[in-house]
Amino acid sequence: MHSSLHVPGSPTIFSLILICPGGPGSGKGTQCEKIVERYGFTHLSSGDLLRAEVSSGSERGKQLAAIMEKGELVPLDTILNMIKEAMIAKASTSKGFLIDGYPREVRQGEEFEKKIGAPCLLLYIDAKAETMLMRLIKRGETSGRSDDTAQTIKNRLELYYKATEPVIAYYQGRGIVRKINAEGSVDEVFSQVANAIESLQ
Ligand SMILES: Nc1ncnc2c1ncn2[C@@H]1O[C@H](COP(=O)(O)OP(=O)(O)O)[C@@H](O)[C@H]1O
Ligand SMILES: [Mg+2]
Repeated sequence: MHSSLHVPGSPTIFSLILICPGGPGSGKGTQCEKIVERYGFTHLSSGDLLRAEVSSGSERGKQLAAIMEKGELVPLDTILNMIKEAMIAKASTSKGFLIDGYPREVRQGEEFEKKIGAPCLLLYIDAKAETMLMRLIKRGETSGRSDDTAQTIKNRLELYYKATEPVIAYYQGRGIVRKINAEGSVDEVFSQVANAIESLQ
């Protein structure tokens, strides 16, 4: 199934938007890297886009950093516009987009569909809370990320259960959610991901 969409007012066609929801530390980013390697999709991570803005030293970056350090959500329009601009910039050469870390709440999903288009697949990377906590603490030892601290991890996990899990239910009804058990090894998880993507063909 190949959903190509024209976004009103944008000069290009977006095709095959896959969305990769999952909690902080579920392994979304790791799986996205393997998906890009095998299928060549354009990976857009909301967190990476935001961290790039923060490291640019811009005024907006400073405001975003303060929000991210608390593990709270940055303003919807900010992150949505960043994703849309990144998609437009890559649309002419992209085989399809793999959006990682967005939507993080239902209204983000609604706005994405109004302004960009409807996803064709949601890879729900599902890990237990204790697994995510363990992975985040481990990552925090080397990531140097200001939001991998104990308190912020707690905030992010709480926010995930409150705001992001309802996103899965929002799309469930359309039959496009594939739940991936993310408890196993990276390769065990990826084989489920590959099956889900290849079920699109
Ligand atoms: N879709 C989004 N909406 C609002 N804030 C976001 C979004 N995506 C990322 N952020 C902000 O950036 C931080 C890091 O995001 P990310 O790198 O995706 O974390 P992880 O990969 O650990 O889930 C989030 O804790 C949040 O503060
Ligand atoms: Mg990530």
